[in-house]
Parts: sequence; structure tokens; C-alpha cells
Amino acid sequence: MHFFKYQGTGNDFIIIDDRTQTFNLTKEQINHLCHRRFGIGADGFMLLQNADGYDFAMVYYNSDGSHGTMCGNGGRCLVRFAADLGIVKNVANFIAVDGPHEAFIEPDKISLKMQDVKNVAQQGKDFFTNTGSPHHVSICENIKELDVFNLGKEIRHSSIYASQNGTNVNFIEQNGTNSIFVRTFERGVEDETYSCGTGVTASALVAHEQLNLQSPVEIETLGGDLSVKFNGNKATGYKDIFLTGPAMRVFQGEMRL
Ligand SMILES: N[C@@H](CCC[C@H](N)C(=O)O)C(=O)O
Repeated sequence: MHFFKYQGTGNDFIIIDDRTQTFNLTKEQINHLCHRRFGIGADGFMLLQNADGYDFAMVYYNSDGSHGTMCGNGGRCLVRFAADLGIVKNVANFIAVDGPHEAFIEPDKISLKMQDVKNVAQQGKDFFTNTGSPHHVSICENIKELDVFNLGKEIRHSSIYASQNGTNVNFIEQNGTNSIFVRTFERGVEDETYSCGTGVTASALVAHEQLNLQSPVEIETLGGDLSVKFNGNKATGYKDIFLTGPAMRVFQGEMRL
């Protein structure tokens, strides 16, 4: 089976052109292909499929083979893939697990419109919101020294989130007038990733409400820079949310199962 490998700020994905809809892999096979020692290696696995009324459909799996909720960086990478295949040119409209998305394509970046966000909830001394995927956000200090794996894992498995199948966990620190550094423990990868698109989106909204940062919020991650722009505020909720940053092909090949 032919595969493509893409990355967006270090969040990396195996992508299959499944427009013929012949894909038929098990959860274990996807997990194996995403393994960084025994497989190709990736944070996630995606299919590009045909969809009536849209340029394409995005089907997303986490690296453990589970069906993921929305993946912001994955969406940006799939739009780049669709452009590389010639399916779209400057603008893309696709359907994902959380609903329709629009994206704008430039040579060095993809801007992806995210779903509207009704509110950001207080969760103890931290915050929670859903940007297509569930995200816990904690404002911290000395973020570069933080034990994101163990702290993130504890919150991800906390009883507070048990009924909703856990959460992704983000740690943020202001590192400029209108910018934050974000580190994320991802559910379904069960580890820290270099960047998480829905996570930095949630983090930008928390930074707006709690640190008074304004749209567009600039984001630094371990894998590079993103920006999040939005309309709205704490009282009204948020719409016209755009996640912008690089997304590119890394390599392609034949996979053996
Ligand atoms: N890396 C993604 C988030 C993927 C979804 C997540 N792991 C989940 O299922 O909760 C992103 O860029 O948004």
C-alpha cells in the first residue's frame, strides 16, 4: 500500500489516498505502522476519501489505532496533501469528524478554520475547552523544565475526564507580549508530541481570557511556530477561529504489513 508522510510543526502523520475507499486495516495494524521502531513512525494516521458536496473527507486515527477526534495539524497536513494531489488549489472545503472545515493554501502555510467554541470552563485552577478535541489547559512557569509526560498523563487519566474518554493536556507559558509557549500531552499518542493544533487553539483562547493576549495569538511549540486568530470573547464565545502554520510532505513509500 502506498503511503505519504507529512508533518505540521513536528506533529507527523501517515496519509493514504483512499479515494477508491478500499482501505481495510485493523487498529493493531495502524498502531504498528505508527510505531517509531517497528513501523514508519507517526503521531497519527489519516485517510483522504471522497465526500459528496466537499473536496474530500478527513478520516483520522491516533497512533494507538483509535479513532481520534479532530486533529488541527492533521487537517492542515491533509489540505497540503490534497493540494499536492491537485484536488484543490488555493481553497479547500472538507468534512471531518467534528463537521465541515474551510482552509486557505499558501506555499509556506495552511490556514485552517476550526469549529466555533462556545466557552472555556474553569477546571480547578486550570481550564477546559473543546476545539474539536477535548483540551485541558494549565498555565505554568519554567515550561521548558516541566515534566509534561508525567503531569500530562496524570491529568489525562484523572477521574474528572473519565466519562468523556480522557482529554489532551496542554501547558502554557507567556513568552512575549502576545505569544505563548505550548507543550501538549496527547491522548491516543499517550505521550508529549512536538505540537497539537487543536491544543494550541484551546491554549490561545485561555491565553486571551486569562493573560489578556489578543488575536492573533502567536504560538511557539517544540516543533515550530503557529498562530491562532479568532473573533469573540469570554462573554460571546468564539468564531472565525483560524489555525495557521506550515505543513509539508516529508517522504513517501510502500508499506509492508
Ligand atoms: N494532534 C492533534 C490532536 C489529535 C486528536 C487527539 N489526540 C484526540 O483524539 O484526542 C491536533 O493537531 O489537533
